[in-house]
Amino acid sequence: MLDYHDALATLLAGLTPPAADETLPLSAAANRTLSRALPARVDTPSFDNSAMDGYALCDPDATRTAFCVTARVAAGDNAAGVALEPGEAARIFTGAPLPAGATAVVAQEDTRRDEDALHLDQPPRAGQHIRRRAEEYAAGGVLLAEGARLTPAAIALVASQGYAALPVRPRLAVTVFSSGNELAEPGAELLPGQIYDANRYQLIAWLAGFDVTVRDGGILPDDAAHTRAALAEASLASDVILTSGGVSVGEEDHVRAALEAIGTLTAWKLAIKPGKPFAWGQAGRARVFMLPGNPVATFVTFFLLVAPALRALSGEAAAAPRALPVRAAFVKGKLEPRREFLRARLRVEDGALLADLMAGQGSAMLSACAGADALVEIPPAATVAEGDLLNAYLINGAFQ
Ligand SMILES: Nc1nc2c(c(=O)[nH]1)N[C@H]1C(S)=C(S)[C@@H](COP(=O)(O)OP(=O)(O)OC[C@H]3O[C@@H](n4cnc5c(N)ncnc54)[C@H](O)[C@@H]3O)O[C@H]1N2
Ligand code: MOO
Repeated sequence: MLDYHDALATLLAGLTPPAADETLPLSAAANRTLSRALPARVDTPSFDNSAMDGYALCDPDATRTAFCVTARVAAGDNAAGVALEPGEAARIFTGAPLPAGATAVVAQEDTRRDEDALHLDQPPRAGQHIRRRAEEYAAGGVLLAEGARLTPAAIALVASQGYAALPVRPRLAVTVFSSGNELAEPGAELLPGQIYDANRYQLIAWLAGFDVTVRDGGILPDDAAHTRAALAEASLASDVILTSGGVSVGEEDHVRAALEAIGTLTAWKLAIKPGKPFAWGQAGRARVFMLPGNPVATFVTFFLLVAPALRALSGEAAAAPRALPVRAAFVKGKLEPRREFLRARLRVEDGALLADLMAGQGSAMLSACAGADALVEIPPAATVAEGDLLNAYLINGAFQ
């Protein structure tokens, strides 16, 4: 069985985004990934300007407390014709260009004004409240690297540089199937032996956090020919196919065999708990990820493997999940040969993050999963004492 970290590295190394790219207007590019690096077009700030509403002062020796107001500059004004001599001040506003000769800006609440006379309690510090041209970054450098995801902050950054359209990776088409004769649609009446399909809706909900087109493939019955045909059909129209269930060792587990019949099975079985029977491969151009049926195993393997794979296929440079160090607020004596990802709630105490385990760690127990802040990673065959440092991966939007 593969270790999780080796499996993730192998998986990501084998994934490259589709070569095509497209150009989208800024307003449609959120959450996409840049298909090439963007250079900074202009110095930022692009001119010296005021960080405060107040007065620009000319005081080369930083000794004066009395000034004469001789000019006014607002944001959007051209200050080219304005110059200050020692002892002169200009009324100025946040973002307004600094007049020639200004050595400092003072906030208006730190001044007293009487007609054109301006008084300060103490001389200004040279350079205070001035945002200098290019102090943040200069034109010509890399603004955003290839593979950067277009978060709201990244969109603001490129907009601030005047980019109106961006080169991005194409949107992936993802088809989602559930598998199993026991599954019924939520809303329907349950027959004896049936359970509601939780995983397809879980996966569709996960995918809402990615900029992908979702195709709902429905529920596959436990039937080899049907499963093969459905996967083959989906592979014609999908970049990614996700299935859950039917990937273990029972004779009603048909999904893995179906992939072997129509494509390639690359890997099967990871030394993780939950999630052991996870498998991946390829059918035509579609990458296929087969998630275990137990709903928490589906959750954990989506988070740990499929989400990074989707990021990599979307061209994102930083695809692997990032862990935070937390202190165990629990003990664990039982040795588990597989790497475990336990559902935990986090709290802050004395400046440290502490992890409390949720009650109900079974891989079918969704309630603990839905209430958790993090997956806490327990290395293979490890015991845990209170206070031990562990890796935690934030889930469910925790701490946001
Ligand atoms: N003899 C063995 N049996 C099992 C093994 C094993 O190694 N040897 N592994 C166990 C582990 S671990 C897991 S995880 C499960 C995964 O099996 P499958 O991926 O084949 O999933 P199923 O057998 O189809 O279902 C498992 C479980 O999950 C329920 N399920 C399935 N799909 C859904 C869904 N869409 N929504 C809600 N619940 C779902 C299903 O009813 C079963 O209870 O195998 C163990 N067995
Ligand atoms: O590995 Mo399974 O996912 O524990 O139930």
